[in-house]
Amino acid sequence: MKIGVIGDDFTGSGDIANTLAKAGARTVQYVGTPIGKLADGSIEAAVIALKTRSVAADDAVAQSLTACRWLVVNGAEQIVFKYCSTFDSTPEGNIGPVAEALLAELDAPLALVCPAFPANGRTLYNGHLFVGDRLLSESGMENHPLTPMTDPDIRRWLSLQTRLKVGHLALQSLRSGDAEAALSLAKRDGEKLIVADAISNDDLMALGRIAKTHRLVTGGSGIAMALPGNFGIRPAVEGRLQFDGVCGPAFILSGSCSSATRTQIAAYCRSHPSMRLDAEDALDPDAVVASCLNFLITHKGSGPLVYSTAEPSEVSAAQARHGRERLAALFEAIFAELAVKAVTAGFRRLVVAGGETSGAVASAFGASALEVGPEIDAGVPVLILDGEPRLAFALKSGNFGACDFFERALHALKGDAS
Ligand SMILES: Nc1ncnc2c1ncn2[C@@H]1O[C@H](COP(=O)(O)OP(=O)(O)O)[C@@H](O)[C@H]1O
Ligand SMILES: O=C(O)[C@@H](O)C(=O)COP(=O)(O)O
Repeated sequence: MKIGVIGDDFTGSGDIANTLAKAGARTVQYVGTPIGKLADGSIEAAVIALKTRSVAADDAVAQSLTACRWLVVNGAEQIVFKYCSTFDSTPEGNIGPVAEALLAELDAPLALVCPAFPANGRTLYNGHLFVGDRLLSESGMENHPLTPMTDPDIRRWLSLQTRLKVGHLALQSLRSGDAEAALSLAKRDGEKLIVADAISNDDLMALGRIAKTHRLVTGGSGIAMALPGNFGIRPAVEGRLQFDGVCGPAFILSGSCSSATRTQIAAYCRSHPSMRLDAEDALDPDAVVASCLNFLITHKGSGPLVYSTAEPSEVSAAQARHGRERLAALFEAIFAELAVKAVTAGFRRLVVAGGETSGAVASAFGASALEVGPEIDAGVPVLILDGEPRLAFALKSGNFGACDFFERALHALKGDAS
């Protein structure tokens, strides 16, 4: 293995696994840190999907270090810490504390910090993160149920999370070819986490090449585009392998309240059976799982959707009544149990919207490894769990995907080209 990735959530891990696979790396995505040795010596990139974005910082650090040690023992020459392209975190962490621990573990002098993902509208300029033409803090992310992003200056936000000195690699330095010199100066000045501007794929490719000798790289999936090339890995000339897909009934679950998901839900509900859960439903998990399962089975064959997705004002009112963490945990547990029961009832294709929600659902199957299939929309691949039964997943990041994502995902999981 050349590249080892520690993903702080499941959709994000699929996102970077997709990037590495497109860049030609033979990639596998693990659900949590595997036990035992890497069996397949031909794997070039391993992505360990954790669910550490919203847990306590010391727990996130401990889990990330365990993942890092497994990757290093199994040959990883470079470690990537993957977080969200919207830098989802709170002032208490977890990006700073985890990056800090990984730097120490790998004895690395510094690491780049670059969430930019231009293909999905996330660009970083003068240390500020934009989503499309909006600053992060005006993009809708300021209303996220768990990690409201209220400051677009990534240098300032990261500095709240770490005692390490935070530096900045400006776009002008990168584009004028001064980046190596700027990083040497940063190292001399004791800067350890270097927020790097990037507004295009070419910028990300340049940053990736600069990171060739770095033991640790941190960022969104964009920063990984150039990394396989540093190891002499090239994309297959003939393109992706044929993907057979998985047949059988499909359903969609959404615990994402992000704006892209809200648009996708509104579009899908117009012509498909859907069932909406509200916060009061979540207080009686057994009853709600039973009624949702009944709904899914009744509409088997029509791609039924169950969602707790709600508008920001509704989410904050419900959180004020019942508690943010409590509601999140209740919904996640409900979706996880429902997914397992639906598979027992014969469903085989699963589309899940939301990173935390996807983490809860995918973990419930006790799987260890997922194969990376074709890309459905930028940053969202098909993932295959080659078990008994064989299942196909689309784990969609909250703000990814076009308006008709759900419908196209159902086709993609079957192996139909979009
Ligand atoms: N109606 C709701 N009220 C409060 N919290 C909710 C509601 N619906 C979902 N949640 C919680 O909000 C969080 C959404 O996060 P996530 O699944 O990562 O979505 P995204 O990818 O859009 O960020 C989850 O923990 C989920 O359980
Ligand atoms: O980098 C990204 O935006 C995604 O890969 C990601 O991490 C998304 O997280 P969620 O929006 O919480 O699904």
